[in-house]
Amino acid sequence: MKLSFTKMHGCGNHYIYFNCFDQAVPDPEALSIRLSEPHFGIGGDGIILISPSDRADAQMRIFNADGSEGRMCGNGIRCVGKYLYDNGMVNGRTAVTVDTLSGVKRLELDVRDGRVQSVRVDMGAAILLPRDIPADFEGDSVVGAPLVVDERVYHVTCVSMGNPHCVIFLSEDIDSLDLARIGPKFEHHPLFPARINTEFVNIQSDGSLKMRVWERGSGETWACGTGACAVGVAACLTGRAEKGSDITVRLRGGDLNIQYTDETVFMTGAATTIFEGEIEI
Ligand SMILES: N[C@H](CCC[C@H](N)C(=O)O)C(=O)O
Repeated sequence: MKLSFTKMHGCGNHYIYFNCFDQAVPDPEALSIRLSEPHFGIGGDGIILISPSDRADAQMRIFNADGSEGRMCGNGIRCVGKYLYDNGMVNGRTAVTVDTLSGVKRLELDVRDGRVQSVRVDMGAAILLPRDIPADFEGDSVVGAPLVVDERVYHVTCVSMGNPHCVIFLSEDIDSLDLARIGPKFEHHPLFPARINTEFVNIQSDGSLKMRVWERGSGETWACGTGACAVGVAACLTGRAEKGSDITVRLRGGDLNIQYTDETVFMTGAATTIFEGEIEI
């Protein structure tokens, strides 16, 4: 059977998108494993299904490169918003909603020359997680509990954006980290029974947050939207950034703007269509 797909990325976090308004995708877990592989497949961090919803303009389901389903995807949802508008599926509206396993998210689409260039997403409230990580409270800022990996103690601040994140602020240059070696040790750490996405952060001299990410189910990706939100929240919780301020998170594939307020977290960034195609499965 033939399936049509669209390859898109948000800050280099690239997925293979399937419009399921007019086609059915069987066994998405297996398909994600097969198509994410760059030598025998298309290459990507996973696949994303865009389907009808009875409570939003569309439903988004995201599958990581290992076939596991994610509960939310920040870079992915911006691309879903772009796909819906650019393909005439929201009647030219620039305020759209997308249903996810972490609830319905509201998007504001920035359109230029008839195409979405960037998207602002109300990502919903951040939750300090998980309860079974004892956080040591120093004054009014939370310093995450010590977590030992390879006999080294890391101080982590764990935040949920619907999916779980472990944020680590480091003084050493994160570009020198061997993520392929330490990433899986955080992902599969016994403290995180559902596994976890891990962000390694340097505070830059201009106050921006430079990050690398080892994603649950996909390994190192060039960006993680929910991860950038978690980093912005953790920076505020640990006194490294001002709540309510515009926080710039610099990822390998581009920058995201994060605003952490009392009610919610806003994420703003680009969304890009790379190419369209058909595949025989
Ligand atoms: N690996 C994540 C899902 C993808 C999130 C990321 N690509 C983003 O942009 O938020 C998880 O299993 O929780």
